[in-house]
Amino acid sequence: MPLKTVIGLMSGTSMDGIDAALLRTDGIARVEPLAFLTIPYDDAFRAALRGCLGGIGPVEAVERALTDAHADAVARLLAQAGVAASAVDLIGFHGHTIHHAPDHRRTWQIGDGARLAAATGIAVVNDFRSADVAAGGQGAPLVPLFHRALADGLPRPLAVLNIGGVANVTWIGDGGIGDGGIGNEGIGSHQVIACDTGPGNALIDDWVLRHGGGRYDADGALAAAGAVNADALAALLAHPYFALPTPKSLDRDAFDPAPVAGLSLADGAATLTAFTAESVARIVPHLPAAPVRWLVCGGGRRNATLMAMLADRLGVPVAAVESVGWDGDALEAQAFGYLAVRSRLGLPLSEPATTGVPVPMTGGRFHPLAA
Ligand SMILES: Nc1ncnc2c1ncn2[C@@H]1O[C@H](COP(=O)(O)OP(=O)(O)OP(=O)(O)O)[C@@H](O)[C@H]1O
Ligand SMILES: CC(=O)N[C@H]1[C@@H]2OC[C@@H](O2)[C@@H](O)[C@@H]1O[C@H](C)C(=O)O
Repeated sequence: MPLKTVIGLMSGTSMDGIDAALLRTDGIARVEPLAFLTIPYDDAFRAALRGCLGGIGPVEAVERALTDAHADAVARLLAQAGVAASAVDLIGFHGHTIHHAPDHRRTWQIGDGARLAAATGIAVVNDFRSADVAAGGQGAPLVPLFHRALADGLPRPLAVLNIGGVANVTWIGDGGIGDGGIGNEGIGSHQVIACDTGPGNALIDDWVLRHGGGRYDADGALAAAGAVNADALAALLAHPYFALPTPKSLDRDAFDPAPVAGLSLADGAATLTAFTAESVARIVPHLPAAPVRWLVCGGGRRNATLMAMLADRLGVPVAAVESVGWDGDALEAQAFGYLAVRSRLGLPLSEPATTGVPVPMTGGRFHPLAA
């Protein structure tokens, strides 16, 4: 399969900004990262985006602004890399999730694919999650097949943990794929299981922001200075989500942080950080075998307190994905470039064990360049 030059664009649930990655890939086994940047949102746009969450009320103006900000990210990425738009085959445009209710067959990522194609002069694939949800899947997480492509040759069972606003895990085992190997074209026969584990950074971010501690708990310093409140942690962990089998997925604001309401800034940060770590540990009994190693990507890998809690709870090596040469900030954006190529090839973006979709499912909506 020939390599394509693609751009992947992700606006994650942390609402921190746009991640943009340039890479070459065949959409199967080969992935060659070329460039990456993040464009942070300003506070006004972040507030506007937050106002869209839930999907009630008008979103058109925010969607236009979001799309134009992505076009700007593409221009800056190409300038940084010294690559012309005409040399890029395709953009994978995730957009921003404003509502995710797969059990009601509803997931909504804002972002206007046709507008982005017109603005950049590059064909676009967007709307990656709808087909999966329409077929009865969770529509998330979608990064697992990309993790599998990267993880060839690493010890298994391996867990790749993304700690963004929400946290999600990809478990990669040794066995063949139960669905007959579709979606596993030439990249080894590794079984993949995936799901969202629970909260990532979003509750911690919201807590710290609301109490004047900044936009996030930098390096986990606040949590390190606080004490975990056992009663509040137990109340948080009483949520029925943790008893559900995989696959399963979450909306950003699925958890109510009320149990920490009376705590100090540091104790609340410590308790919410323990909540994220403990909810990751609670996925292990749902897996066929405990991972021998955890590789962590997403902004949460920079939270030293969270990483220490994870190592303590999981009892096996836990390290940032940089330990195996991947870029933990770029991975999700790269994944949507990779998935855009898969979409054009008609290959699956998800499988029964990654999203619960009944059969391996392709997806994405193509926006060619206007003639
Ligand atoms: N130095 C740091 N210390 C602690 N936390 C950090 C640090 N840097 C980033 N973060 C956390 O990482 C978050 C951003 O993570 P990331 O960019 O992976 O999220 P996302 O892609 O928006 O989310 P998702 O994966 O849910 O879509 C920030 O909101 C913050 O909570
Ligand atoms: C509905 C939605 O946008 N989900 C995101 C979110 O952020 C992390 C986690 O929850 C994951 O399920 C997913 O993103 C990644 C990129 C995924 O689809 O793999």
